Parts: sequence; C-alpha cells; structure tokens
Amino acid sequence: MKDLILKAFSDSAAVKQQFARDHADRIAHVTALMVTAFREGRKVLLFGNGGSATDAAHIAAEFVGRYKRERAPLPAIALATDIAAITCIANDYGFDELFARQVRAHGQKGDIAIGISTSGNSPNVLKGVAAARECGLITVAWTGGTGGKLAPLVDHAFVVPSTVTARIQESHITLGHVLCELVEETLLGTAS
Ligand SMILES: O=C(CO)[C@@H](O)[C@H](O)[C@H](O)[C@H](O)COP(=O)(O)O
Ligand SMILES: [Zn+2]
Repeated sequence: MKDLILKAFSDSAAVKQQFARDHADRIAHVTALMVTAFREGRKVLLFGNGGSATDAAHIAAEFVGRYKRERAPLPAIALATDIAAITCIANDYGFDELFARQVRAHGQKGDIAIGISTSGNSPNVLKGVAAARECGLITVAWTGGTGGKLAPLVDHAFVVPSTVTARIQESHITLGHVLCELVEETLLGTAS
C-alpha cells in the first residue's frame, strides 16, 4: 500500500516536472495571448468531460473570482456546468454537440477556447474545438499521451507526457493554476 502511495505522488511530480520543462515557452506565450484577450474585452471558454469538466469549472472560477490577488473579474465560462443547457443539447442534438453548440452561442472572434481531453479523442471536445476555429477563436488544447486527434486541430497544444489519465489531469490543473497566476501578475503589473 505504501509503495503505491509513494509511486503515485512520485510519478505525478515527475510528469509535472517534465511537462514544465517541455512547455514553459508555450505557457508564457499562451499567457500573453490570454492577457491580450482579456485587455481587449474577450473571454475564455473551457470544456472537457468528467474530471476535465471540473478542471474547466475550477479554472473558470479562478478568473471570474480571483486566484490570489484583488483585481477586476475576468470573463471565463466553463461549458459543462449549466445542467439545463447540457441536457437540452444532449437530448435534442446529441452529446457530441454539447460543446460545439455552446461555443457557437458564446464564442466571438478573438476569444480563447480551451479544449481539455486526456485522450485527445473525445468527440464532443473535438467538435467544440472545430466550432471554435470556425468562429475565429484562438484554440488551445490540454491533452496527454500522443495528443490524439485534438493536438493537431489547435493553435497551441499542451501535451502531458503520460498515458495515465489521472497523472495527465494532475498536470492540467497545475497548468491552469500557473496560467491564472501569470495572467493575474501580468495584469497587475508585477510579472515580466
Ligand atoms: O477523472 C476521470 C479519471 O481521472 C474521469 O472522470 C475522466 O475524466 C472521464 O473518463 C472522461 O470521460 C475522459 O475523457 P477524456 O479525458 O479522454 O476526454
Ligand atoms: Zn479523475
């Protein structure tokens, strides 16, 4: 039991360290895109299934509320939190249309769409990103493994170097927190 516990924590830390080394420049670049988008009155849309649905909700709440510091609210919407929209779209159009339809409803040119899928192959995430591209949004993926079908579809792909769903999600939530911190510090004028 103790071996399993130690291995889970040590694997999680090792994956995060490799991910940070591989993606530091991309994190800085996407931070700059988010800061520009927020300064221009644009918004961020985030979507995924299961644990990634709650990661999307968690990070959207950091922007609308606050991460660490007192500041104006920033517009971010998670697309798997409105139970009426979810059941209506899934029931009337099918589950694969869940995010695409909401992206078309809320997304505007210059907004940022973040599709989250550990496998990179969830059809509703792929369709959501395709809709975002059609509507002129900047597209970002948080994925893992090979990146699946998702990574090649987006402008900026964050691919966690693991094939274990839980380990990938653990790097995703750290990525989300780091983006929040960098955006907040940049907007408040303390990060360079
Ligand atoms: O949180 C977990 C596993 O850690 C699950 O809820 C997981 O998110 C679900 O199985 C998702 O449906 C997986 O979808 P995806 O990440 O491959 O797009
Ligand atoms: Zn999970």
